[in-house]
Amino acid sequence: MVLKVLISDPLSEDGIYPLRQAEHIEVTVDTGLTPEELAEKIEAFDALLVRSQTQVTREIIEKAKNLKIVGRAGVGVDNIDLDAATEHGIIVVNAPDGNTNSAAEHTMAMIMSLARNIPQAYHALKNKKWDRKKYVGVELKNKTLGVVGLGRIGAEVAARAKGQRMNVVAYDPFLTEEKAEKMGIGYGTLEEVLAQADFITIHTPLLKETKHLINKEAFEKMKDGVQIVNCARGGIIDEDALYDAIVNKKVAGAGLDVFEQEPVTDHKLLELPEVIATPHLGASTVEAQESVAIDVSHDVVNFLSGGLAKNPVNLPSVAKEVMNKIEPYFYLAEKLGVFVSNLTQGVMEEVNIYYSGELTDFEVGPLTRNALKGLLKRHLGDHVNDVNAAFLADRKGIEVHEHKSSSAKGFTNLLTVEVKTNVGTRKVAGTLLNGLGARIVLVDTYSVDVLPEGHMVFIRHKDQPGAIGRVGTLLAREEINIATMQVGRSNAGGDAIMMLTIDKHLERRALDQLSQLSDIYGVTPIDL
Ligand SMILES: NC(=O)C1=CN([C@@H]2O[C@H](COP(=O)(O)OP(=O)(O)OC[C@H]3O[C@@H](n4cnc5c(N)ncnc54)[C@H](O)[C@@H]3O)[C@@H](O)[C@H]2O)C=CC1
Ligand SMILES: O=C(O)C(=O)COP(=O)(O)O
Repeated sequence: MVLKVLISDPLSEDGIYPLRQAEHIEVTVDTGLTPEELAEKIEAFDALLVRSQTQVTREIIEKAKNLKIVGRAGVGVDNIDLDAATEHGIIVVNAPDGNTNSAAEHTMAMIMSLARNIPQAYHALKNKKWDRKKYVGVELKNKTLGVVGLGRIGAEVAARAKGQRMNVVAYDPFLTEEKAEKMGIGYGTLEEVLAQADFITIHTPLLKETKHLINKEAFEKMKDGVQIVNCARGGIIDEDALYDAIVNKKVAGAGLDVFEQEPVTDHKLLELPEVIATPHLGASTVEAQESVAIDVSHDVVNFLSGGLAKNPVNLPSVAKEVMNKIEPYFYLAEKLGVFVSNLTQGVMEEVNIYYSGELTDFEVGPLTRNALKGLLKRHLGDHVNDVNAAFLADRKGIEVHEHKSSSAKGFTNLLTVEVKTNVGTRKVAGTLLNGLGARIVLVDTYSVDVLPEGHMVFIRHKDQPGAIGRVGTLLAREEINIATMQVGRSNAGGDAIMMLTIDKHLERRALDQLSQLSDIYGVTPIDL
């Protein structure tokens, strides 16, 4: 089957080579689509690749019936409705490392241009004005740079600013004094950083919490004559407040690469001589564009080929070494989920997943998601996947708990999925046998040893002579071949179970007849 990828923003042609090369992938490049055109087109595509321009809104996602993955060739994903993507089981990946250097260099270019009035002086000279007095600047040496957001780009800017002999002071919710010391920079609260800095540079993502982080009150805390740079996202600085702060001479200069609304050419800030600006060029270098396009193309190819994405945004990413170890359990976790969902009746209220033995060493989130996927698929259908399983469980009001225990009842690893409904609790446990693969080893309180695959019938009955024979005879009459059979009982003459694997799905007629046999309490067909 050929999978279709739409590239709707300009990406480096060299960078998308992994996509062009993949045999089962067909690439369509169509940039500059209107939202309406994209909404009309998107249904045909399995993957969408964007930069910051395409707005991947809920409306687009709802129209994207075949979409499996959105790749963002860059860092910021504020143009993608992540909640909508997660709800629809669409994975979003980005390329977080490829443009760090370029964005940091662009920021330094802004800081230096501001300090020395280069854009203004250039503009004047081009207009035949030789004015040396008007464009006297300031040195960076010994000035304080305040970095707000010390992530990948912020840290690179800090390192470069130190090279300019600047004092650097940063604020980031994850920055500790110890870490700052190691980097040779100062650290403080946002207020402290704003108050100390001669130059301020912003490097946070645009989030609900960072929207208008730099507002009227923040400007009031700054030094008079401060200069400010935003190469992160429009909207982190309140543009009206910045305008007022410049007009009132609080802020001496601003270097803006990003705006609340993009693209923009008519803007009151662009009218001010103190403002220098670029049209969102932070990541626009040959190197960064090639790098982000390669990274995101690899992730899309891998994901569409059934592999794992390296940089998922709406799924926690798991280190490769850990992933190699837990991947064999994915199958088991999903099958246990499917199995127990068939056993349960009533409304699911709580799911407990117990990880025992060597599983306790792992980051088990991906296994939980696979178990939930298996569990929810029965009622919610095949659109349940790793991306939306936890979200869907939450939306259905199901509490999910993970437990770890060192005792694995004699197995080296044991995974137990227990489901509580309003009518009762059912559980099933499985293990991965070294070299032999997955096995179901416990159903409720009964020990079994069954491969989790194919068609099964789980029968609860009274432990009485003839019960097994009656089941065998009936299935033979219905021409249903029994491949394996396991029996278990609580005590002689008490409750017992049969677990059969059969060669085909148990049809309704045979199910009804089995249920009516004497001493049979319940018959559950399970297709794994
Ligand atoms: N102009 C351009 O072309 C480019 C812009 N960007 C923008 O730069 C942003 C940062 O990129 P990276 O450094 O790669 O991301 P990152 O995730 O490595 O760093 C972001 C940092 O901001 C911090 N942060 C979050 N909330 C904060 C708050 N309220 N106050 C202070 N710090 C806060 C985080 O803890 C994190 O350390 C991206 O989200 C993107 O929007 C990125 C690349 C190019
Ligand atoms: O990576 C980012 O967050 C950027 O802002 C770069 O945006 P762009 O890909 O150049 O539209």
